[in-house]
Amino acid sequence: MISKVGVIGAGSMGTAVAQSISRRVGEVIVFGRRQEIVDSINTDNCNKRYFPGLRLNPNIHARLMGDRQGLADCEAVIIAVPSSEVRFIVNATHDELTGKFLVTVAKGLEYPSLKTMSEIIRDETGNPDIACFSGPTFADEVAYGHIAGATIGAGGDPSLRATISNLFGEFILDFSDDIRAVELCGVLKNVYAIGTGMWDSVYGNHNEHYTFLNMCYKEMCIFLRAISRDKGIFTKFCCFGDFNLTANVDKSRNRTLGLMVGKKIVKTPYLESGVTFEGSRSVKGIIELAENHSIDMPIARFVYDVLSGNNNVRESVDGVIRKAP
Ligand SMILES: NC(=O)c1ccc[n+]([C@@H]2O[C@H](COP(=O)([O-])OP(=O)(O)OC[C@H]3O[C@@H](n4cnc5c(N)ncnc54)[C@H](O)[C@@H]3O)[C@@H](O)[C@H]2O)c1
Ligand SMILES: O=P(O)(O)OC[C@H](O)CO
Repeated sequence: MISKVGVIGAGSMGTAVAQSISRRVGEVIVFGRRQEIVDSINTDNCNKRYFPGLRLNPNIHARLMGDRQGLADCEAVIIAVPSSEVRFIVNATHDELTGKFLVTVAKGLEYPSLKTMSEIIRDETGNPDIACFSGPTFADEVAYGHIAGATIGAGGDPSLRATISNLFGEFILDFSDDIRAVELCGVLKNVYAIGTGMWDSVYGNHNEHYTFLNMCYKEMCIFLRAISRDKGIFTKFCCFGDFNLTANVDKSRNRTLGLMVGKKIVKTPYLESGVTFEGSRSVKGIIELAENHSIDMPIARFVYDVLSGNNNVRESVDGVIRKAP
């Protein structure tokens, strides 16, 4: 039984995961980079920046990222920062992370390496015990204890799977030993959430929405069929569940980005907005990854072209439905 768990990232998902697992372990230490967040968690049992109305469990404490001893004392560490930060952080905390159970909840693809988060973590730490957690899990709903399903991607080691399952025992879990495929589901669903937002910014009827949604899911499944060893991945939480949650619900940052770009409310500098739009960072990599497998992804290319400012949604949206698989 793990008694002390570290969570790197004091943002929405880091705080939500900390709240969930704190009911199952002795202590959770959240590592953040803002003193005011660390203070608010330690003084008021509350992350005032992300969940001002949520009372955090008393066994959740916070430390600044530089507290190496604090991290070294943790038996398992969950990495809950934006994918663009994962390599930097894991490289900087290499000594403290080596030899521990590590779980990534980040949904992104490194460019130009095309590596997933678990692959980056393995690069930097050499740890064999790495798992990913991915599914229809809006952080605010997780934080408030609502039911959520998720897929644990982990290699075949039964003790790793048992340890991670216990940590995330508040969730309804399914499992895959193809960790890369699980992670790529999280990358793909963000891209199609942006695309569905773009589509819905032009077409507002139900038939139009679900016609496009089906085309997105078909393109996603063609890709997964080519790369996934897990032939059951299509019905797992990381795939069907998270694809639908993110593409259909306006709470999704990725879907909202697509809507805003489609309605010309934002232009490219949105990346500097500080909001974690994971799909916009990974779309180019997923297209290249597909090309490496001789797979064409017209909808992903549509998303990339519009985000790159090459054309606008109204001009290209009809064309994409004729090219979609
Ligand atoms: N928010 C959700 O609903 C949700 C659900 C599942 C998975 N995720 C994934 O979790 C990851 C984190 O996203 P989020 O939603 O929590 O983002 P967020 O923007 O809410 O929080 C990110 C946090 O990481 C911190 N951070 C960034 N760089 C850092 C660094 N170098 N050192 C320490 N802290 C750093 C930021 O200060 C911020 O507090 C993403 O890959 C996202 O896709 C998010
Ligand atoms: O807000 P989004 O679009 O990053 O989605 C958050 C989670 O990935 C949903 O599972």
